[in-house]
Amino acid sequence: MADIPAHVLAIQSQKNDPPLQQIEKTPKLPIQEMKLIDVEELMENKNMNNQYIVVQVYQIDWKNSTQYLIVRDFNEIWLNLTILQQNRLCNYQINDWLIVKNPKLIEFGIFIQDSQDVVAINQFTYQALMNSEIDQTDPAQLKETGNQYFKLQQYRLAYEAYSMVIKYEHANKTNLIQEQCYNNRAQCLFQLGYIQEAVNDLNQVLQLNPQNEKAIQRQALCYLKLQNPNDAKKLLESLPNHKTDKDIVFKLVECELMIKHLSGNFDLISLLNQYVNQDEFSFEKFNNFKHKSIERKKSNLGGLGLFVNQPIPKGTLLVVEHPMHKIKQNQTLGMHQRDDVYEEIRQQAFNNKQFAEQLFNLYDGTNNYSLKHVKQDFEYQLQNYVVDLLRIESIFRYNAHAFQLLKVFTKNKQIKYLDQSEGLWFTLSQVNHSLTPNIFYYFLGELLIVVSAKNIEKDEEILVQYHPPLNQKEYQNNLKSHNIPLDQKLVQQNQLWKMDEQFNEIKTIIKTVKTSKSLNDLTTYTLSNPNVIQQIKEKYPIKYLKIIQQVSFDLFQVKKIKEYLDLKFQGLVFQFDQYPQCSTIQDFFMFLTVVSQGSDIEKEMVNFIFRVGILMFGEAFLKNQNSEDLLFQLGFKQIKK
Ligand SMILES: C[S@@+](CC[C@H](N)C(=O)[O-])C[C@H]1O[C@@H](n2cnc3c(N)ncnc32)[C@H](O)[C@@H]1O
Repeated sequence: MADIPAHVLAIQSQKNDPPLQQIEKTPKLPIQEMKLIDVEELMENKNMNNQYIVVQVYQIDWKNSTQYLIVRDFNEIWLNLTILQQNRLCNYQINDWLIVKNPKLIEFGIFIQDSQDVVAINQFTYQALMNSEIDQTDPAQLKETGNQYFKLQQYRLAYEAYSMVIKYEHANKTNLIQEQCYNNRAQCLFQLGYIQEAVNDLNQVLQLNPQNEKAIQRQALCYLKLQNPNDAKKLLESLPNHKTDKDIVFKLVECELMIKHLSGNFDLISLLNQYVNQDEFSFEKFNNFKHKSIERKKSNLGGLGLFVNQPIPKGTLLVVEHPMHKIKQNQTLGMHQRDDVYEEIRQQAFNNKQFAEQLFNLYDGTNNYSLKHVKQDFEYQLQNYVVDLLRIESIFRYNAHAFQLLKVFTKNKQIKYLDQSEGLWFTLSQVNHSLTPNIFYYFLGELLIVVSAKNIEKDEEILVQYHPPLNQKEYQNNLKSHNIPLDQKLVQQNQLWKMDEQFNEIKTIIKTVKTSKSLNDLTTYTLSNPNVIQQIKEKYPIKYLKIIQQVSFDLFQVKKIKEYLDLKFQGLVFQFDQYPQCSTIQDFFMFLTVVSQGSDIEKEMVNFIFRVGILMFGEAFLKNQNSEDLLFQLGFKQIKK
């Protein structure tokens, strides 16, 4: 507190709203209009309209569901600042400086009705605002100030400084450093997340100097951020060194990948992005979704199954579904201790008719029922309170899916792990098994996503793979436990079991990946090519280097994994080269999704593969190698006709 003056600062009203006010909390405070008022003056001045005071948050408290900020002013005078926002958390933190507009003095402090009247600033900003030594009529000095702020990552203040230069030069009709200041200001805007505004500033630069390469590159980055890879690509290709400069090459690759991704009709990436960028992702946000073509009918396999009544292209999102029931965290997963689970389901059935209806629609181990009977049966059971636990147990046994429960990514990259769990997903439970399925599914937390893995014909049955056939015995036992006959075509693996031996190494990798909590645990495999490591070192932050060195996905291994998975899953998800709907990144996502299915390292893997992919593709560009070949080797889709 030592260098804070013993005043309360009041700032008179501003004539114009600051341009960035809606998005950034920091208001534009015209330094020249600041007026220092001491406490006495403030206390006497009852009419505080259109004035501001500046205070610091000392403590945050709750009283009668109203949040109070205990603040102090510069004289260490305590004030209760009442924010009349019932049951609402405000964003301020201890030690934040607040600028309070229109404060109303009351006995115990300041009373604020509208939280819009409070703006938080940090101490640095405050001090900078207090610093009036800058000569505002010296553009060079202002620009230098901007540069200093930029270095300190105080983009907001840097923005202000560059703006002053621009304003000054406009007023004086000079153009000495305007081009640079627009360019630098664009960078501030970019950092502050005002991408379109940055594009506008860069347009100013390019009007002044169409050859400004820095501006061209920056604008391309903006377009990439705005998910406009075509314009980004055009700009980058206009640069004279776009075939030799590594940075530009990599950016061009990113454009290409994004163009491919955006042309796909299933947007898995943004779905994933949605959930990694949230503060705390809530799966609740998604509504259940079921493709309109899906209907339930009698299946040739026995019992009922799901069918589509129109042709469905590969990559179509078919189902997004919350579990109708899931095992609670404290409930054990052991086969013999599930009575409480079944009892809970029974209670839920008595209490919730819709749930009961769904439940009794599920296969219960007896294949000889009709939906009509089921309906009568469940109504009878509910009415007479005779829903027997054995039946529920059976329903659960034949229909439950295991999933790795709820990983929550927070903004600061923390991952909260919870346990593995099981649950019932209504739609998926109606799908029969095949070794050559036409859909695949995965979980985002407990949210089930089902996507078509092939083009599905009209009236074709939807089939899913219940168990990955990694081991013949296990696979067959699993089918047996599901009452699935082993002699039908749909479940036979033929001679492919022989491939097992050959791919032992890959199996170990997959297993390691699956059981590791983080990529840092994966120390067994290292990248063999020192040149690649060097390239990565130059190009990417330590984080990636660590990952890359510790996991085994060099070219060779990716290729082998792809080969292996193609065979083992009979091309279900991994025939990258036959995936017309999906762009290369999506193919990789699918690859990752299964290899690390539901595991906590999914996101890291995504980053990792994406980066390595770009890097290697870029390398090929530089060496004038056939990049399409390389992509194919990497497991990306082969683009050749
Ligand atoms: C989750 S249910 C699937 C829907 C079920 N067919 C129904 O009528 O509601 C699982 C049961 O379906 C039957 N099933 C699934 N796939 C099968 C297949 N390929 N051949 C024969 N029966 C199958 C088995 O009885 C299995 O236990």
